Amino acid sequence: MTTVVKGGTLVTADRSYEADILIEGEKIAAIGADLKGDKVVDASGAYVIPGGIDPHTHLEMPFMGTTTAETFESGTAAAASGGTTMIVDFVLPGPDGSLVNALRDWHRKADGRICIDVGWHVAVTGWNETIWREMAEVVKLGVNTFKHFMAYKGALMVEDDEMYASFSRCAELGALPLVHAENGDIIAELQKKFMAQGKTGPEGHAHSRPPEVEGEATNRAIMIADAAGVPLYVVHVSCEEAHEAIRRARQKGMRVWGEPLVQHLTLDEGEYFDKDWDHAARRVMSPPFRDRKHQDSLWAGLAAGSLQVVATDHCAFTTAQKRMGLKGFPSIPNGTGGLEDRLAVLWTRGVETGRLTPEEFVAVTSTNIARILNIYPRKGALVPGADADIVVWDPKLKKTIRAADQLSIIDYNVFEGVEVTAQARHTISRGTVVWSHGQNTRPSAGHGIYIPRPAFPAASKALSVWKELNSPRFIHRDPQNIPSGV
Ligand SMILES: NC(=O)NCCC(=O)O
Ligand SMILES: [Zn+2]
Ligand SMILES: [Zn+2]
Repeated sequence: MTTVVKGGTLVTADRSYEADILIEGEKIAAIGADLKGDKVVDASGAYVIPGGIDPHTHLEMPFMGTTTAETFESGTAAAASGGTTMIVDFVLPGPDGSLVNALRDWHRKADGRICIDVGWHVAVTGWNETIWREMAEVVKLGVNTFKHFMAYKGALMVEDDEMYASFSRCAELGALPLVHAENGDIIAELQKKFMAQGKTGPEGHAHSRPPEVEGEATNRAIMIADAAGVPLYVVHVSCEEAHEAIRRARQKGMRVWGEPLVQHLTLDEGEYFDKDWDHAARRVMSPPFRDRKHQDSLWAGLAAGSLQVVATDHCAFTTAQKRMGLKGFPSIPNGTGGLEDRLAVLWTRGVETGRLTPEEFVAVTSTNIARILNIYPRKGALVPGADADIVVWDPKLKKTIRAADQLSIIDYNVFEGVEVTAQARHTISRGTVVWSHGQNTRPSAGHGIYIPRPAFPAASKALSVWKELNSPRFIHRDPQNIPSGV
């Protein structure tokens, strides 16, 4: 059985051109003019892009005394309808602290239920010999990224020495450390201060996490990565202070990547000052939304290449769950949604405004992260041999985002009322059309598979060779030439 995606303009990270794509089974078999197949997917008047990859989701994740309401089934169905064909979800160790058991747990939740492909990042939330040993097992199981939280004091947060140890282990294993960069100690102090002053509303969340807190932690994480001799990926970069740290590190020749979220690019901190408690609490996430100055910085970083990936950090709680924080903002579960709307909102606010070219859009939604995560060109590319993860992207398909219409099971949408000018006409995942606009069908659970990602020692090796060449020199001195002490 073959399928031809016919009559569209292919857009990849490096060029746009007219061609058909022939799919055989799960793979792209050929790209060219006038291709024939058993079945035709109409792409006339549309762009044809590599399926979106969202490298930052939290589905069915226990967090802050509850569990994210978005399931692997609903979250991946929502993703497919929005043109995303792969997510990478965060695995958190449970009470036994085992990374390997946590990985098994995530497979148990996802296997047979996912509509599109998944990969995992595993969180390192402490440090001991078991974690050191299990990191190697996790890498063998196809995970090449480890996440470190510098915030959430008393829960997930790691100290600097633990981060240094884990980053060094990543360097040995050819894995990439990721960081949530916010100074957790200072946030905890500011939370206590505002609560003591009776400032308990959701806006306290934003006030207790100013940009300086993020900028400091980003600088610190970069310094620790440099000391450990490992590249670094900074998740949810929300402000100029963090972006500046990444820019500076890259100018110095360091391999540091930054990931803004579509929410931080488009939504304003003013949301937290809404008189409606539910409205504000639904938007509580870390780092918080910022003002226009920071948004401009993030857009500029994407265009200039100092930031590389746009994700969502989809960590979705219902309104009822958000109300766990009615007595004080520190108890509002942190997280928002966006998985379903990432491509449409980014296209509308990015490409339609001229801030991004269509090629840059493909780079930041798919190709760059496929390369960073070492799954390129299986994912993130339109080339023969790649997985046929393809989106027919219709630049004339408008809609107004409404929670009432979404596939996500959350009872609201932070983009409610936003008008988007483009959407997925068809989403193809490994050769199967899993979503077609206007056909009232739901992507089928069980289609998605786990995509293992091999370690990528090249970057660490390059760094260690360079570090060795430039290492501090220690001098051997003949004991006879050393003065004896007084
Ligand atoms: N971002 C957020 O508020 N929640 C998800 C967990 C995290 O990534 O920090
Ligand atoms: Zn985070
Ligand atoms: Zn997250």
